[in-house]
Amino acid sequence: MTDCFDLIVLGAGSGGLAAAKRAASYGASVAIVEGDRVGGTCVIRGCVPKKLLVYGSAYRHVLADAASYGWQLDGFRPDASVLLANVRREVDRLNQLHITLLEKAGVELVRGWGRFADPHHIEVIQDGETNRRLKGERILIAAGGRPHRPTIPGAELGWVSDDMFLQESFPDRVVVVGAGFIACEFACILHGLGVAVTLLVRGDHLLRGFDREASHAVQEAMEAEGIEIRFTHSPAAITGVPGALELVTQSGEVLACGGVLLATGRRPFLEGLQLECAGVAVEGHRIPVDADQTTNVPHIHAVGDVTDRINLTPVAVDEGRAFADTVYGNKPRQVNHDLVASAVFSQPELAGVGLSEEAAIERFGAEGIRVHRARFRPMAQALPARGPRVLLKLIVESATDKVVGCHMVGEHSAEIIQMAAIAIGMGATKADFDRTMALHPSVAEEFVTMAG
Ligand SMILES: Cc1cc2nc3c(=O)[nH]c(=O)nc-3n(C[C@H](O)[C@H](O)[C@H](O)COP(=O)(O)OP(=O)(O)OC[C@H]3O[C@@H](n4cnc5c(N)ncnc54)[C@H](O)[C@@H]3O)c2cc1C
Ligand SMILES: NC(=O)c1ccc[n+]([C@@H]2O[C@H](COP(=O)([O-])OP(=O)(O)OC[C@H]3O[C@@H](n4cnc5c(N)ncnc54)[C@H](O)[C@@H]3O)[C@@H](O)[C@H]2O)c1
Repeated sequence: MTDCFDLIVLGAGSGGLAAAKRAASYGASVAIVEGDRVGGTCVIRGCVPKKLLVYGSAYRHVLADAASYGWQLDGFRPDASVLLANVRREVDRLNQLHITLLEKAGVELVRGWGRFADPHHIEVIQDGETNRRLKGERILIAAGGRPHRPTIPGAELGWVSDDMFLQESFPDRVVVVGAGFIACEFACILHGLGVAVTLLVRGDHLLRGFDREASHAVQEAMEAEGIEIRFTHSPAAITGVPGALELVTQSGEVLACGGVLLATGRRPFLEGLQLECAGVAVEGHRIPVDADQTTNVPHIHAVGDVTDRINLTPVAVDEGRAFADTVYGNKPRQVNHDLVASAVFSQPELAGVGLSEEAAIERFGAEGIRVHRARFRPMAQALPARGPRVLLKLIVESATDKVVGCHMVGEHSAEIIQMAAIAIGMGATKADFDRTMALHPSVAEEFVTMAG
């Protein structure tokens, strides 16, 4: 049986769902092929369940501070098993919601793993058998990425981020390997839930690519909370049995723990796509596309993590919609990959938009920029007299007075930087910030009252 569609989308994650629904809204006949659960990384094993775990673990700080605000609590302890079960229930709800939204949009959901038979045909494999053969005038690859394990003996004994959401509970001690988004977020989640955490970092700082002062502020706060961070340490092997592991470092140290999280990056998921049958070019591990999300084959497109540009959900969504607007909506547009705000949901949060101080110096020279900063203990922490100090930072290009970078470490950074991103996208100058009346008392008011 062959079914013909205007568009076949491979992958029902952030980018694929957005493209499929938008294309269908313009009248295109669309099939979306998904081998796993509808929702993809973000909804099933990424942003959403991660943020819910962050909310859950952050109660530790609120509860610890409560006494200074006059609350008498008769002790408290986390029960990760309840949190994990509740998070899974919410993920199930969202998974179903996305299936319903596809139905409402008139997109046909085809269950199974898609692979190219030739440039216009997709075979859908379920339980090892081809259960459908689809023909697409166009095909959009939105297959996302997968966690990448380092090639060390016993790596299969470690968890990757996907596994964290499947646990019934967490052990008393966990070693987290890596220094990126996932390592920092999970180190804080686990610590908040009462787990003793050692973070193993092969370099000499956390969160490469972010403003160094900001990532250092996160490091300081994590260490002050009791997370042990070991820089310039790499894993050499994992031994033992699940629940009783030993991580051996390259310098020969042995760290005994109940679990190892390998947060060592992600790679585009190209396995089984048979791209060669369609002549789709691959560059390293990714599918390169032009500004219109088109691969080297004119009717085959790709969006999201599979293209390994900026691997964030809103970027994948916008790429998917821009593709559909351009091809089916007669509204050609390209995605602006500049000035993409991002946040690390560590505790405290780090968020930023635009250039880090280091990147600004590289672009404009040290003499070409001004850096304005504020570092203080927020009012919310005055009575508890503990907790991390916030950092607010503006990077200004001296010649134009334009704010080219805005960074924050502290509670609600992501919410605050989201709004700052609008101003900076509009080309706001430091004088524009200064002209804005402060909203008092707030933390973010410091962004408009910084001297100079
Ligand atoms: C732990 C974690 C936390 C994250 N937190 C954030 C965050 O806070 N904010 C943020 O912006 N981003 C976050 N991200 C990144 C974000 O989840 C991804 O950038 C985003 O999901 C990418 O969307 P996508 O459509 O490219 O791919 P995905 O969402 O990965 O979807 C791809 C889909 O394709 C399916 N698929 C693959 N191959 C085939 C095939 N051959 N046939 C059929 N189906 C196939 C997969 O099963 C999957 O469902 C996080 C990621 C992780 C892992
Ligand atoms: N809040 C968010 O928006 C968010 C959250 C999670 C993930 N994400 C997305 O997912 C992507 C993947 O996240 P990630 O944290 O896995 O990747 P990452 O690229 O941010 O970090 C990978 C880390 O692993 C380290 N590493 C790699 N190989 C190693 C090895 N062999 N030994 C020791 N350390 C090693 C790297 O030095 C780096 O610190 C992110 O880049 C981001 O795009 C976003």
